[in-house]
Amino acid sequence: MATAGNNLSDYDKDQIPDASDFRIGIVVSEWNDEITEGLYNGAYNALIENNVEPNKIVRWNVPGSFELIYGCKKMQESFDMLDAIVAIGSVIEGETKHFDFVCEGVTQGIKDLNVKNDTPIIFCVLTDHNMQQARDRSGGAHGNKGTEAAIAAIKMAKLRRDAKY
Ligand SMILES: Nc1c(NC[C@H](O)[C@H](O)[C@H](O)CO)[nH]c(=O)[nH]c1=O
Ligand SMILES: CC(=O)[C@@H](O)COP(=O)(O)O
Repeated sequence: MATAGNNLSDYDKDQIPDASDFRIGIVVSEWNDEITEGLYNGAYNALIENNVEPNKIVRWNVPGSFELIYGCKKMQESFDMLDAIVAIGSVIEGETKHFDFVCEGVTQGIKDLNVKNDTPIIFCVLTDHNMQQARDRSGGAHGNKGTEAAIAAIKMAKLRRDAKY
């Protein structure tokens, strides 16, 4: 089901676990920062709206989406008390095949970290053909993927805690 026709920001608050005790990391790519800051704001606001305490949200920045892999890996290693991590990036197609390699690389890298390590990483990386598509998905016409990612982080944090017992 495509994003178009749906709103990425929509969720049923009654279906979201209590997140008041969760600690969430967010790694933000600086490339296309107009977009990534919009995604971050969506994610941060959704976490606060669901009772995550501001002092339990840790933000790191990395240069580009490809560096999300290393940044998330180091965050997993550095903070064993984090319940989940959100990886935020915006990759916008240019003239060359670089778009394909960055998108595939960050996708596989984040997947590998989810397999190898215990802290879940939520994939909040927009991969768009143009800036308008990115704007539409970072607080524009189609909502905010950052909001969607924060809700996914809360749900995966709950799953992880429940799985430990
Ligand atoms: N073109 C985009 C990039 N490219 C940079 C790479 O992510 C990486 O930082 C560089 O190859 C050095 O390792 N990154 C984005 O996040 N978005 C783009 O549109
Ligand atoms: C995703 C990219 O690296 C891309 O935006 C770079 O643009 P170009 O392919 O024109 O060099």
